[in-house]
Amino acid sequence: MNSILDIRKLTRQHGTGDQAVYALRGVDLAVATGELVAVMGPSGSGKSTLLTCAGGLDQPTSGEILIDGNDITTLSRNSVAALRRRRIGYVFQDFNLIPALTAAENVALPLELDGARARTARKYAEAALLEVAIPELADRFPDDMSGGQRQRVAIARAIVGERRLLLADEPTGALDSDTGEAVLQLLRDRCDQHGIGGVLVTHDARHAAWADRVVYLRDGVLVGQAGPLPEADVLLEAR
Ligand SMILES: Nc1ncnc2c1ncn2[C@@H]1O[C@H](COP(=O)(O)OP(=O)(O)OP(=O)(O)O)[C@@H](O)[C@H]1O
Repeated sequence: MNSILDIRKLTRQHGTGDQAVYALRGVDLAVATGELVAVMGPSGSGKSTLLTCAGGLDQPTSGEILIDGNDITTLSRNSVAALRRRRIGYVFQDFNLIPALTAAENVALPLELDGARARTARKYAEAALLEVAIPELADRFPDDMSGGQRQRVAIARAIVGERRLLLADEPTGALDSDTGEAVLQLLRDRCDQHGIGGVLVTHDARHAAWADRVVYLRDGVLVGQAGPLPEADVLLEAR
């Protein structure tokens, strides 16, 4: 299997001794290119920790995290930051857009932080906004957009350039159900058509049904996994 993400025996402990809390305990998870994996589990089971570790935003206590074959737990902070800017896109429930920047400026930001020229970054940003079907909003500010439009901008920022891994933490949590489904369709299309690997954290089984595979976390342990949920067939017929 050609894995974009390969997590091995991942443990994340907070505190020590009597105070120790294990957010993750020995989790293994591989995500192939073109695959979308949903992560489900009760509140506090470690879903967000799994995503932040996979994206290099949090450091595990032990274990390996290979992104495109590079173990980020052994890389310097600068190297992890560079890999994150170039290869990993994050989508959050609350969009995390910068209000003072237009849609195109928000999307171009990771490329500019990575040293791209403003004009080149703008060109890529416009292409990404076209891919999420809102090219006409390039010069609009987040406060003048609907929630669904903001999430599309956030997805454009997550896919701009040459990103290979898309990490989405409850990306539909702030959206109504139709808008949420449209956002999931976008994530699905990215994986299908562009060979990106995706991890989707969700509480909602209907949303998990967009994934190729669902894994379940409980108390920091991966307790099971399933193929596409039965609802997927219903959704496919409805699409
Ligand atoms: N900085 C921290 N210090 C101590 N404990 C933490 C810290 N961050 C997370 N935890 C604990 O780790 C466990 C996993 O948290 P995490 O946020 O990953 O769960 P989650 O499944 O994403 O929850 P939710 O669905 O509520 O977002 C929880 O018990 C949480 O309290």
